[in-house]
Amino acid sequence: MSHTSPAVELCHLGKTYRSKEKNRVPALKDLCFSVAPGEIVGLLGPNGAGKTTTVKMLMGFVMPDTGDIFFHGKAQKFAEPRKNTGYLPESFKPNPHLTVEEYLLFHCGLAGIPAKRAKKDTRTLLCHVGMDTFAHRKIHDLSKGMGQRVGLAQAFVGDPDLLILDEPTSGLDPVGRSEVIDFLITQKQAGKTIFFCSHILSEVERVCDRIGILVQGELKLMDTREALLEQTHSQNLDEVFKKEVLSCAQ
Ligand SMILES: Nc1ncnc2c1ncn2[C@@H]1O[C@H](COP(=O)(O)OP(=O)(O)OP(=O)(O)O)[C@@H](O)[C@H]1O
Repeated sequence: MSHTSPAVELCHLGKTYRSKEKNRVPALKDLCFSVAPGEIVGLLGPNGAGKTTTVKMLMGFVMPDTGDIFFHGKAQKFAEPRKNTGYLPESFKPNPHLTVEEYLLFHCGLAGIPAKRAKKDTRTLLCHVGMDTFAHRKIHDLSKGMGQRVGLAQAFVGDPDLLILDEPTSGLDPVGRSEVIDFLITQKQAGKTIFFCSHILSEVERVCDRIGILVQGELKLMDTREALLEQTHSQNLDEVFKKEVLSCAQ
């Protein structure tokens, strides 16, 4: 019998930060879920729910207190480079003095892409994120939304199989958000595995195979949209989300 390991698996992850005043700040409690190869999974949660902490642990930037992370069945050590993985951080701040093209070429260089192919890949990626006409604009002259598009292009440099994106549509106007979601759909069709966090229910709903709801560091639900509606006797995702957040507030 053939068995395919999940692309990503989080097993019993827990994290409590220490504030500057040495207070304990619980961020994640016994977080377990997996993402299958070729699947898009979205994590929804209110502010402070632990979404970015989850992403940073996946990338090896924050060490969990408990639990393990596996990529394709292989345990990932903390701070070990994540191979074949594209990442968009929550606060994306590229070098402001480079042009858009220079910035992406720099990332192509880091990914070991030869110069000629790097030029071509950069142009293609900029077209995908609607930034091809801004290739020669300095990063510090971009709007927030334009910068976010460059961040997204950067995450796809080297054509990674796995994408970990922290709020990929943050700062984008509605048309821009829709374009980014369309782009993620084409990437899924090309076989990519995508895990992302968001506050925007409609986009998670549109693109994700499964949706997780994280509240106060606990994964309350994770399933297909239809199964979430059925389990919670809800009409739409907004209702599911509100019920889960409110039940934790009581
Ligand atoms: N470096 C840190 N030191 C102390 N506490 C932290 C640190 N990073 C995050 N936290 C706390 O951990 C909890 C989870 O934060 P996290 O940034 O993961 O949430 P989030 O769901 O991404 O929030 P948002 O939607 O506002 O970006 C919060 O209570 C936050 O204040």
